[in-house]
Parts: sequence; C-alpha cells; structure tokens
Amino acid sequence: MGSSDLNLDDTVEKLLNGEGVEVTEFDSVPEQVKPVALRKTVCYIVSAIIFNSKKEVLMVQEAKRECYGQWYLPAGRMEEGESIPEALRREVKEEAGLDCQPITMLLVQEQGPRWIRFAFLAEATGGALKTVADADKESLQAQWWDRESPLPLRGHDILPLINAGLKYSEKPSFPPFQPVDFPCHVICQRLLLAFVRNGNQDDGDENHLWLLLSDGTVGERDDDTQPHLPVSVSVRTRSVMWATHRLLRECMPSSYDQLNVNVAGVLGVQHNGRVPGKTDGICFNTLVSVEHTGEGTELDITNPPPLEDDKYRWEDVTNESLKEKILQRIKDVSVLPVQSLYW
Ligand SMILES: C[C@@](O)(CCOP(=O)(O)OP(=O)(O)O)CC(=O)O
Ligand SMILES: [Mg+2]
Repeated sequence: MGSSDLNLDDTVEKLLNGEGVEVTEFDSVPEQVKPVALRKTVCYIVSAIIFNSKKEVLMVQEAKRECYGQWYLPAGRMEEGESIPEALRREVKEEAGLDCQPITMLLVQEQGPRWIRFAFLAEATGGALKTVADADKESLQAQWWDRESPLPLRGHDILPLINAGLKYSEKPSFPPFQPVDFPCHVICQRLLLAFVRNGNQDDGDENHLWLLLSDGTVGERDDDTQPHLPVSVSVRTRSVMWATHRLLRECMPSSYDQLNVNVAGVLGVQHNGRVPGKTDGICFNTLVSVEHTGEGTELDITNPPPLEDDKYRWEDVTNESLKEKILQRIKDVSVLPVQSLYW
C-alpha cells in the first residue's frame, strides 16, 4: 500500500500485533442479522489451562448433578456485562479457588450454534486451592493432575486443550494475545485476505502480495467511506469462519470455485460485552490467503482473481516490511486456531 494509505498500513500492523481496530463498516451482511444477545442467541464459554511448576494441570471436580464427581478444566459460561478475561478469572476463582492471569488465548472452538469456547493458557497468581471443605454448587474441589493418573473426566474434549497448552508453553506457535476491548453487536470476521505471487528467487523476482480492500459499506456508499479491510458478518447457522466464504462468493463468484481458500486462523479477538444485547458480538480478525487451483480456468494464475463487485479492489502491498510480516505469518501459520467441532 502506498503512503496515501498510511492508515491502512497502521491497521494491518495493529492486527498483526493482536491489537484491535473499531468495526465501523460491514461489507457482507446476510439478511435477518440482528444484534447477538449473550445467553439468548449466543453462548460463550471460557476455559483455563493452568500448569504448576511440575507441569501438572489444574482440574476441578464437578458438583453438577449431570456430571457429579467427574473432573474437568475450570470452565464456564460467560455472564452478561463481562469481558472474556473477567469471565475466565471469575470461573477459575469460583471453581478452583485460585486467582489467575491469562497468558494468551490458545484456541477458539465452536460447537454449531450451541457455543463458542475460548481456551486460555493462564497462570495462577494467588488464592488457595479449593478443598472438599469448600465444596459448593460451583465445584466440589480442585486438584493438580499429573495428566497420567486415572481420573474420571466429565469430557475428553479437554485433552486437546491441555495438549495445546503444553505445546504452546514449550514452543509458542503464535505471538501471545488477549481479547481487546472493542464493542460489536454481531459476530463477524475482519479479513486480512491476501493473494500471493511468489517471485522466482533465481531470477531475483520479489514476492508480490495483494490485500482485498473494500471501498464501501453495504447499501449506501457515502463519500467519506475510507478504504478498509472487508468485514463479513457470521450467522449462527454456519460456522463463524463461513463468513469468509460468503464474502468471496459475493465479490468473485466466477472464480470462487477455482480458488483454494485457506482460512489460516485468528490474529486477534475484539469483544466488549458491557451493554447486554448491544455489545455482545465478537470481531475475529482473521488471516486468509487465496490461490488459484489452476484447474479449469483461463485465469492468469499469477494475478489475483478478478473482482466482480466494484466495491472491492486488490491493493498491491508495497510496504516491504509489512509485506514480509504478512508473508511470514502465512508461511508459519502463526495464528490462533479456530476449530468447528461436530455440527
Ligand atoms: C462446553 C462445556 O465446556 C461447558 C463448560 O461450562 P460449564 O457447564 O462448566 O458451565 P458453568 O456451570 O457456567 O461452569 C462442556 C459442555 O457443555 O459440553
Ligand atoms: Mg464450569
């Protein structure tokens, strides 16, 4: 991007650093989208992966009737008005008795429209491990688990979370980041969507990278609309990441079927939650790359696919430092993974 788009360079830098940028325009909005409402139309779960110095993991014994006596990670449903980190600290305190500090978001999982779960790697910072004498409706007790001794688990779905925490602790696969406090009324994706032409190193050709930009909002386009990274609104009957595919089908319908679309993962999560029913939404800043499959197309596969909506354009990234940072993130897939569990 040229110097005239300094604010775009700045936006991309912020997203690469896990920071947030206010969502002011939506580019792909399916009909009938209403603000999401926590515990009414969306359910957010937080779960904490906390290790002690012996790499034992913090577990809590459930007091709920349906899983009484079984063990699970400290986890629970977010409550109205909470930020995501506040919910994490509350659940760990209620269920395990410990104070904690999130180290980084580790994984986002969704189970259809039922829930979106934010798993955090966190560290204990104080408090006292809950004992059976402290048992209440939140949990019976908390213990450190060596991850090998037999333990009746509430669900084996936590084992991949524990493994993700161990792997990240040993070798971080993406820069640590926390959710950032920006209000949003829907669940959406802001797309850092790139097309890459790898230069022939032998010929000294440089790599080329284009980013998809939008110059206008849905409906009326007013003159002061700033070029921006496109934002696509998710619907809960589809996976969150489906919003990428819907926007691509809208802006390049003729090429879509001849593209490999790689939704790499999340660079940052924006959520506020302060005003129930109005700011319960989430913006997932998402890194996506597209390439031609090369099959059945007369398209020039060395250039970005043609756009069929003049609201969008491909912007050649000329800021070398920015280009290299984006290329490295795509190459290393150093992003927060998003998993859609069985639907
Ligand atoms: C998706 C889950 O991990 C939910 C964990 O949250 P809790 O059922 O423990 O909720 P609280 O009562 O608020 O603590 C397991 C599941 O429901 O499949
Ligand atoms: Mg719980």
